[in-house]
Amino acid sequence: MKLEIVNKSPFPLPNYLTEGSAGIDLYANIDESMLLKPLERILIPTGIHISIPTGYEAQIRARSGLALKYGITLANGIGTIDSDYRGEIKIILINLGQEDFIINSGDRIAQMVFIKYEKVTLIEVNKLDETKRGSGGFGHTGI
Ligand SMILES: O=c1ccn([C@H]2C[C@H](O)[C@@H](COP(=O)(O)OP(=O)(O)OP(=O)(O)O)O2)c(=O)[nH]1
Ligand SMILES: [Mg+2]
Repeated sequence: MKLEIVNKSPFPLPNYLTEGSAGIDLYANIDESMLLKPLERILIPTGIHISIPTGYEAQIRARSGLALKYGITLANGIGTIDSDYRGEIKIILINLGQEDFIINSGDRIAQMVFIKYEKVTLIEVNKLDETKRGSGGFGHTGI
């Protein structure tokens, strides 16, 4: 799928780093290095704007290496980039580790995956169809 991108950062266009990579890594585009203390969160600009085709979204996801080594993840779990959003893509990082973490401009801080999704038309009813599970959930089949 082709996708238009405006890159206002000094870094190359983000790209898939291996043949089978699902995500493209996003670079922090900041004037000076930033310090993220334990449990602090911060909004990091990337300098990129994209135009996603209708019916698709982009998901911003954590990088597992940063999560495992430093506890750096996303405060919003998975970021949702709407197809009609033309603003700058920004990353909401949180430091769940025990050490200060320094973000330098050009660091690969998260990854972006493109996903096809369905839109639904909600039809309000008084009663839903019956299933074996019913209202059971949250571990009702055992852990
Ligand atoms: O990690 C993220 C999440 C969102 N966005 C941008 C793109 C997205 O299309 C827009 C709105 O995101 P979302 O719907 O998650 O936020 P909201 O709090 O519901 O804001 P809004 O009322 O603008 O929809 O913000 C980012 O740049 N990074
Ligand atoms: Mg929203």
